[in-house]
Amino acid sequence: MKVSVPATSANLGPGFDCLGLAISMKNQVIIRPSKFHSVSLKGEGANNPALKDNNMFISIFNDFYHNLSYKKRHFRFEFQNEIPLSRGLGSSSAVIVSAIASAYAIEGIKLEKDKLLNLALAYENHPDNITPAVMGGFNVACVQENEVRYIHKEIPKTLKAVVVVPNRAISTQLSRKTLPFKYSKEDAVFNISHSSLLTAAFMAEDWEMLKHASHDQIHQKYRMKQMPELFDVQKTALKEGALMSTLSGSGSTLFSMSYADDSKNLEKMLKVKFPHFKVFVADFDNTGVRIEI
Ligand SMILES: Nc1ncnc2c1ncn2[C@@H]1O[C@H](COP(=O)(O)OP(=O)(O)OP(=O)(O)O)[C@@H](O)[C@H]1O
Ligand SMILES: N[C@@H](CCO)C(=O)O
Repeated sequence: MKVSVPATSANLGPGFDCLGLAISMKNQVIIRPSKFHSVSLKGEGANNPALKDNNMFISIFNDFYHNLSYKKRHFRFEFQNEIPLSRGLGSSSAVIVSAIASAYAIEGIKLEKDKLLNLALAYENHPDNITPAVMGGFNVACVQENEVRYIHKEIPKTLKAVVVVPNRAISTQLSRKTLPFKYSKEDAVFNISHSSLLTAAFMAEDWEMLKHASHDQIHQKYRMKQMPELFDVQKTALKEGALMSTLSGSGSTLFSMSYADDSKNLEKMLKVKFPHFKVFVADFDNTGVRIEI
């Protein structure tokens, strides 16, 4: 059985904890019944001993599998990871979603995506990565009585993601602790208005509006101060044709969006100016987690 799940970029500027989208960069796992438990890791995190010995995917998978099945079976897990860890591209969300989906699929139990999303919410209480990881596309989501309420919108192929991945990790958990405890009414209204406008721009496909809508007062400036070069990356991306350029999740990645026709030049300009960062163009993913039995 094979499960793949896309990377995700959350917040998109003002949409703190509620806006996110999926990018065609994925983690994939092949799970086969085996005489004994074994794990192989390729790609991102392959040399990280913690992922081998204390793998979060396997512990979540086992949590669900042992509740779904009385059979005591062993499996071989073959991970092929493209999503970098602690770079704000939703690696932990991808693990949570794919582990739960795998446990149901290996037992042949159908799991509706809405139910998968609400099961994942128990592991990550902000829905802006797990929702696009499950559904794909652009999503606006909130949590009401432990359920995710969301609206999903496909992103057309005429748009591309241009992603700048620094060589420094930022843990979401730690980064959330650096944010202010309280905000002014002015900041609150600023983000409500801009995230509303950004959501409407995605729904109306008014791509020129993204540049005006994607400003934030709640989290970006506090986080990007930890790595001031990110302000320069953001300024360069917007100058070189990006429709929007925002910190991806809690960082350190900077996510930009451009018309497909402009994406190669934007990638080139960013590579020239920031040769020490990984820069690439990616499609958007409109499907979310996929299971192939
Ligand atoms: N591909 C993976 N395989 C196994 N465990 C993972 C993987 N990615 C993340 N984890 C687990 O989740 C924890 C948090 O990972 P990470 O720091 O990437 O998440 P994050 O900061 O919440 O999100 P992001 O990756 O978007 O920055 C890691 O310490 C690790 O235990
Ligand atoms: N909304 C979350 C996204 C993390 O990827 C945060 O900014 O902490």
